[in-house]
Amino acid sequence: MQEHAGVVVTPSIAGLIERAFMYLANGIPVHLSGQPGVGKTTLALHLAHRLGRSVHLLHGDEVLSTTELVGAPLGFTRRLVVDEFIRSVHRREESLTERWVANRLAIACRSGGVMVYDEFTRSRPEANNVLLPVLEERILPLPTAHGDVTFLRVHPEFRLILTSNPGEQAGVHAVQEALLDRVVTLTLPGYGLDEMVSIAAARTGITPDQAHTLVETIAHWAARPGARPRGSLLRAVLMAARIVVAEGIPVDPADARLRSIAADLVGLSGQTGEAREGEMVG
Ligand SMILES: Nc1ncnc2c1ncn2[C@@H]1O[C@H](COP(=O)(O)OP(=O)(O)OP(=O)(O)O)[C@@H](O)[C@H]1O
Repeated sequence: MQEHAGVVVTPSIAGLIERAFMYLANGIPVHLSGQPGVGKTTLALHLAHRLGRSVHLLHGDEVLSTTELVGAPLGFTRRLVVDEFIRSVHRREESLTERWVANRLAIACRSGGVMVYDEFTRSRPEANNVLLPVLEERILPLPTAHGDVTFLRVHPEFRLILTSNPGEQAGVHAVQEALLDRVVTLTLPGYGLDEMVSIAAARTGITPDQAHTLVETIAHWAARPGARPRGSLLRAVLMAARIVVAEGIPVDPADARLRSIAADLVGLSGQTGEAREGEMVG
């Protein structure tokens, strides 16, 4: 498995990353979809940096508006020129220029940057509608103070990477079909146990053997009745790895502290000590 600046390219994602890069390099927007913790944001940023342009990261949010995506008129700047160079002649010129505060989408569209719009389905669909003309006609509508609209021509190097969690998650809006139609959706499969071992060893400094034991311990606790269902165990594994390194906790499935940490990380901290007694990784 290859590692690029902290990102481990595991077998289950290697092909998907190359295809995503190919689409983006050819101007086709990519949408990375998948359960929480499967690496969507990490891979979106990895792809964005690989494109070698400026990266603009935005997080979807229920209260995000088109204005926060695009920008808004800020008012007018008045410029007055009084020319009294010749005593007998007075020339006075006044001009008004509309000032505009550009937000991330407008900046990325203008400069040809890569916009990573993380968890874009957390924003209301009407806020995201502005993406349609950007992707289809390559123009960004900009409202003016008078209520009319001007347009910004989208830079040919502008690229868009979206990420989203599945629709059944709380706080997630349905994706507009029109938007889905204009992007390539790639679903991240989630890491297998061996892949989590490689990522944990590369990211936290524990040995592959320790990472293996840790992954098995967390997976064991996650399979117990009452454990909170999660998309991926990777975050729990990475947190456990950081704690055992920092606190010098032995990576031994029989170690009481390790077992308590594993139980906490899968939502079983409510279990009594007696209930946990005698439980070993089997
Ligand atoms: N391929 C990888 N290499 C290294 N670290 C990774 C990799 N994939 C995921 N991670 C790490 O796993 C954790 C979860 O990844 P990430 O935040 O990208 O997931 P996500 O799918 O965006 O999750 P969510 O939907 O909850 O936002 C992060 O700490 C991230 O750094």
